[in-house]
Amino acid sequence: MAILVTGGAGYIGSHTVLALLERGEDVVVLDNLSNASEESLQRVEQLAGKAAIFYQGDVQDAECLNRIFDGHNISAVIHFAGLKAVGESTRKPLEYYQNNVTGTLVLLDEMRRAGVHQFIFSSSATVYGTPEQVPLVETSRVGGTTN
Ligand SMILES: O=c1ccn([C@@H]2O[C@H](COP(=O)(O)OP(=O)(O)O[C@H]3O[C@H](CO)[C@H](O)[C@H](O)[C@H]3O)[C@@H](O)[C@H]2O)c(=O)[nH]1
Repeated sequence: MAILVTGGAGYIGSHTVLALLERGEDVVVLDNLSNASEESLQRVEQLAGKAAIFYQGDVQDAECLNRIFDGHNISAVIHFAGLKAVGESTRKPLEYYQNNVTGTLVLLDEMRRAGVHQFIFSSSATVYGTPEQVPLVETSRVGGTTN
């Protein structure tokens, strides 16, 4: 069994991949490298002594997801692949909806097709606005932020 980490070459994703490899999981990464490079996964491999299987591709690409679910015994998906710059999202709202909403829907649809039902979605700390307390907890009041 393997865990699929979308956006696994990114900041939080690569740290998650390292933690998973260190606890002995098999990991498959799907990342379009729009905000990351394969170098982060090479560093993860050096630190963990074990590599994740890497696919360069997009979560909006159903065929690519299909290949991954058909080629690996995926038990769960951790979804980090998304655009997250709040300022840019207000300038390019359609691109952000397309990327983040459509990407997530395509991923969920392919998971359903493959019979994979375990899903962790990473939102963003920016939904809490300026924190009233740190560390933030899930029950912290949500608010807006513009940058
Ligand atoms: O359509 C996309 C968009 C992005 N990515 C990849 O997804 C990763 C996102 O990682 P970033 O380093 O850009 O973002 P962070 O790890 O900082 O994570 C932040 O953005 C995430 C979504 O991208 C979550 O919202 C997370 O909680 C938030 O802290 C990158 O490797 C990027 O290349 C894709 O594969 N497909």
